[in-house]
Amino acid sequence: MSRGSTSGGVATADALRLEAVTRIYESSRTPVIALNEVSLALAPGTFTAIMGPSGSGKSTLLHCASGLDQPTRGKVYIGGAELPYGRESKVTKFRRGRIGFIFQQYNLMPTLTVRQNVLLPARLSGKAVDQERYTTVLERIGLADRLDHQPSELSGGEQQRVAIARALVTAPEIVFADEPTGALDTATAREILTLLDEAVYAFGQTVVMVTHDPVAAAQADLVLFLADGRIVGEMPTPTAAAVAERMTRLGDDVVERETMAEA
Ligand SMILES: Nc1ncnc2c1ncn2[C@@H]1O[C@H](COP(=O)(O)OP(=O)(O)OP(=O)(O)O)[C@@H](O)[C@H]1O
Repeated sequence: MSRGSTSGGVATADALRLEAVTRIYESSRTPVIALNEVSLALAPGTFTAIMGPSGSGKSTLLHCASGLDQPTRGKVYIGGAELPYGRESKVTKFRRGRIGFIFQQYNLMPTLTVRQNVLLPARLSGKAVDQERYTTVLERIGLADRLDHQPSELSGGEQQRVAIARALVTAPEIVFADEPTGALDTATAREILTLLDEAVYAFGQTVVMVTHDPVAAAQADLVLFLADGRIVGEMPTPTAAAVAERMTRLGDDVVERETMAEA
């Protein structure tokens, strides 16, 4: 199992690096600083959870890091390559080749079969599918006998399995997951988390997951805590109890700051 930043003693590029990333929403009358000079570096083959109170900037961080949104300032690197901005087609091409994304609501194409959904990113990027990886991913995810079904014929947990297979099959440099277990019952959520963990140790996949659930966060190697658009703490080798306790303190801090600002 490799979860370090070196391979065979040779230093490898960070799977994800953010340099002073700031995102300000100017749409409303009062600009909102959703991310404030966030810098971080994550090694390949690691599983990181991002937690924080509601409105702390978790989704904004995930969207900026994955090229779904453009930071107001700062830089994002995936596998050492800077995310290109400017023409939308350039970012889209970059994303298709290097980034997988798992959404809370699965976001499968309803008219396509499981097989077509899983192969869609490869088809769109023009990347040849590695048949061995395709077969291994489907075996691990446990969908081999459902390939000709449509998403509406599957349970929520099964649809999320399809979404995970879709994210993994092109062997992206990083997979982002936004509340991947948020719509699932506890037992199914555990199965999905186990699959994500397996992707890390079986495929050496780098995974970054936003979650509200301390048990889900405890599956990761590292938890980053966000508050008011900044990283305010980190916890290596987390436990659910320790994460829950830290989150309670973060929530209290935010309430205290808001009360002082209003006074
Ligand atoms: N399009 C937007 N326009 C203006 N403000 C926005 C926009 N999107 C997000 N925000 C604000 O940016 C801040 C961070 O939002 P974000 O959705 O990243 O937080 P979050 O931690 O993911 O929250 P939650 O846990 O509730 O999903 C919040 O104050 C939010 O209101």
